[in-house]
Amino acid sequence: MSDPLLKVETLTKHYALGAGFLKMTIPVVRAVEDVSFSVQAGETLCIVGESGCGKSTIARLLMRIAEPTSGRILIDGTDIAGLKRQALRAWRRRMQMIFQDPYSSLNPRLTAGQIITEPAENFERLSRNQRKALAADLLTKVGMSPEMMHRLPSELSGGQRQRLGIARALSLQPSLIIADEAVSALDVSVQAQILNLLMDLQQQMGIAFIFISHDLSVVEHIGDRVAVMYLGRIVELAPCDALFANPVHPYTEALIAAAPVPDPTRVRLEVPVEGEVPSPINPPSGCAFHPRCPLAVERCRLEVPPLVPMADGRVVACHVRAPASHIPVDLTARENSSLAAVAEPHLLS
Ligand SMILES: Nc1ncnc2c1ncn2[C@@H]1O[C@H](COP(=O)(O)OP(=O)(O)OP(=O)(O)O)[C@@H](O)[C@H]1O
Repeated sequence: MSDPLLKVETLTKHYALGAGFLKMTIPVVRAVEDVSFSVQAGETLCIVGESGCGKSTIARLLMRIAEPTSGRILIDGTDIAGLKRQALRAWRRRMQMIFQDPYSSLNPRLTAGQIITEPAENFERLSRNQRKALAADLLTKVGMSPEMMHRLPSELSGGQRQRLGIARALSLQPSLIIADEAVSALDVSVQAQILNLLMDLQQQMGIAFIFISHDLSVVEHIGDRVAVMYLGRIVELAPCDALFANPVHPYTEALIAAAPVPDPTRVRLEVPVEGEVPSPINPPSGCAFHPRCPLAVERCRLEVPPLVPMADGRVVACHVRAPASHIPVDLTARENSSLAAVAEPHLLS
């Protein structure tokens, strides 16, 4: 297996909420806690989980829109987590983002052509002809007519605006695109067109995707691997087919059980999960899922379960379904073999 394009190691983001009476009492939102994963060139890693579990915070940390509290973000081996503005610039063009709401993320006063060539012009001066040729090429790539370069965002449909967002993300020929709920604002038929476009572009250009979604049917359609998050942590990371055929973590099982089933012949798993997602300001002790878990035992209340590699290449954080004795001997011997080492499924291949 080649070195990953992106490697995230023990990434953590805590937001301090205002000022308390004493310094010690400032409440902290534990948005992302000790998250590790990697992305290979050309693959699609999906991140799923309920609202507030930390998906968008991961996207913002990777794009360096938010500063990590701790952890490393390695692109081709270079840690960009600590880089300052100028040094970061060169790496910025390697990663681009597509947003949920294409309308609010596009400047309403610029034409489609100006919008999609703007990132390239931030890096190099383009002549009028070069700009026009680039705009025509990018619009064609995303299945739009080059004539559309003169239109304003308000003159385009929702699907066309999202295509524009994709064209803009492509303009710097990135190695990785982070798509945060990129199709959730669109009609189902338009969603399918945009997903197919993304998959075609990936095949043609070898781009890797981090696809953030709360919609499991979208994830099942597009993902190579899936990371399931609960209250800031990854609880299961598995190849897409294996995850949907045989979810191991009780939370993954519950998410799949709760999702609408398009195929009525498919057998539904029955895992009742009660209660609300707890607050990330005061997460439960041990496994954060234990108050809602039908399988919870005493240990789940006391200890945070490490991500443990399973025989089929997935990693799971669950004292009941993936007890730590599953860790292969060479991994248990590894110093500090907790989350950082075992969350890396490629170590197992
Ligand atoms: N700037 C901020 N200040 C304080 N708390 C924040 C901030 N940004 C996010 N949070 C909190 O961090 C947690 C994770 O938020 P995040 O937006 O990453 O979740 P999410 O999984 O993307 O949810 P959604 O699907 O609703 O966007 C939430 O509890 C959120 O309220």
